[in-house]
Amino acid sequence: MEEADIVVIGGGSGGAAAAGRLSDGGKFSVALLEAGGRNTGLRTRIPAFLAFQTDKTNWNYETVPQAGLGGRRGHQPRGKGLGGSSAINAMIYIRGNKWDYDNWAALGCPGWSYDDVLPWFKRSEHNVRGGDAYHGGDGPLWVSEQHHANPGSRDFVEAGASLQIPRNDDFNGARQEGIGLYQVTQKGGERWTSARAYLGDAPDNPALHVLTGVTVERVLFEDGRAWGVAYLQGGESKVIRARKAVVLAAGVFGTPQILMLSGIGPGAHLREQGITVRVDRAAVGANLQDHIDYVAAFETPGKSFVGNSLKGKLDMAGALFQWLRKREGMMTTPFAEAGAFLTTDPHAPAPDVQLHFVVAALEDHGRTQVPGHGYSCHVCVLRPESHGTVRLASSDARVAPLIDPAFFSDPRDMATMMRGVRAMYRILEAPPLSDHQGRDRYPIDLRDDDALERLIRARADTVYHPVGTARMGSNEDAVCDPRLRVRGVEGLYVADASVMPKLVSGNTNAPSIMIGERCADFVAADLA
Ligand SMILES: Cc1cc2nc3c(=O)[nH]c(=O)nc-3n(C[C@H](O)[C@H](O)[C@H](O)COP(=O)(O)OP(=O)(O)OC[C@H]3O[C@@H](n4cnc5c(N)ncnc54)[C@H](O)[C@@H]3O)c2cc1C
Repeated sequence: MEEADIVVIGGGSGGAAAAGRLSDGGKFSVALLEAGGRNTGLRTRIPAFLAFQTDKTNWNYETVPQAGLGGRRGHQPRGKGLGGSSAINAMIYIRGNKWDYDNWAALGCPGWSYDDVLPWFKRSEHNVRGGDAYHGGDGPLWVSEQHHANPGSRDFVEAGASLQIPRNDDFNGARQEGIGLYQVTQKGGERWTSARAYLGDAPDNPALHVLTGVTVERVLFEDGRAWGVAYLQGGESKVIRARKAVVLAAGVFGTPQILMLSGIGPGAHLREQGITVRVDRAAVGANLQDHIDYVAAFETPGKSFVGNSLKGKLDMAGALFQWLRKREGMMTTPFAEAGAFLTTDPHAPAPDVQLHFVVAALEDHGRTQVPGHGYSCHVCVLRPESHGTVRLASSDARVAPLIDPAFFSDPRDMATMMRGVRAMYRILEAPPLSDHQGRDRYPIDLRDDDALERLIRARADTVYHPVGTARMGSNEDAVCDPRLRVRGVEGLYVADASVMPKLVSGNTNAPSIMIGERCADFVAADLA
């Protein structure tokens, strides 16, 4: 039987950070078990190839039918392979709002206020602008300026500025509110995944053993202590022994799935699946929160945005050649180049909607091609009140879980979304963006509440930030304690987005990496 001091399950944003830190210095031997591949090829490294991911790199989940979306199923992409979702995401570097972390602390997570987490964000970050009070300058996670923002993205920023929305060139600094270009997790024009940051391009070292292509089935316990992990490799069942600890980082869907398969979860549901209950914990798979999002899309007569005309295709081919030679040009685009944080409810403690301005006309998560050229803008509800669940569809780890974000089950989210769509359109209709004469693919009379609500229910979906299914907290009902130890057993930790008690007001990669960093420190301290 293979053995390691610490077994980390899942090599994504949180898992790679935890595994990298724990194997640093060789104090512990670490085995990292990842279902997907190594993700070292061009599909991962070329930023614009985020549009061309396949089942090899993406779990491509879907939700159960959503009553709030007129019975439609939502799309839930999740990264597979080293780097996890940081290997397929839009690379936008955002941490959320200071208020989010202070709120976590107030909700019973001591040690997670903004002042507590800031040092970990800084420790992880290598911002090309250098370090300062808010930023790290020499961490492993590279954060860069965009090499090649489309002029239309700057027009979006100017349109917002013309409406007195403050320009913001650092959404992670003193103030989140405002409009500007995003910084991206790239190094020298290449996508910088958490795996590249924390494990390097050749991850194996004497202290770290990386197994890819293995599906973890469950954590194994003896006398209430995690002692190993059962996994499938090429159809064969295997076991690896964890001498000191197991760190679970299989993401917001994988982590609750593995907990439930290990007997930790809602008792009645586990029994229905024929699973022996080890810890009856209702919170496992509950508290699923996600950023519900509406996308407005425009077709332009001009060809300055990304598009699939002959000119667009030739530009792409030229850009690919340029990237291969110099790591520069249009292939470095994250597509969602600019954005904004806006407060639509004057009583909100922090901006309540986020915009992502995209330099192409987007339809159905980019899965449907729009002819010609154009641009789009997302608006999402930053602190949704709707909470959903992840449940087992089967006791077989290879079967996708049932994902129910329960979008719009709380009416406050629709009210915020409607305000957000109206605020977004004010920017989209202002010059110089309006000078592009975009034709709205879904024109709407914004004064008509019913029509707007119908349109939102017909078209809204995730903007890819599900969290919360193994929430931490001080009270006994929480899945993890604030040091990320799974309650009710010994030697098992969680290090991914599932521990967030509340979804942060922004993108979730940097926060997941911060959680991975912190988990590594908690484990190391407990084992000292
Ligand atoms: C399309 C898309 C765009 C996004 N854009 C952005 C963005 O621009 N900026 C941003 O900040 N955030 C973005 N996000 C969100 C962000 O990337 C995620 O929130 C973050 O990466 C989650 O980290 P994690 O550690 O929780 O999980 P993940 O990074 O998803 O890692 C989980 C890992 O566990 C593995 N795994 C799961 N089950 C098993 C199993 N049974 N056995 C073995 N391994 C398993 C998975 O393969 C995966 O590698 C985006 C996400 C997506 C999908």
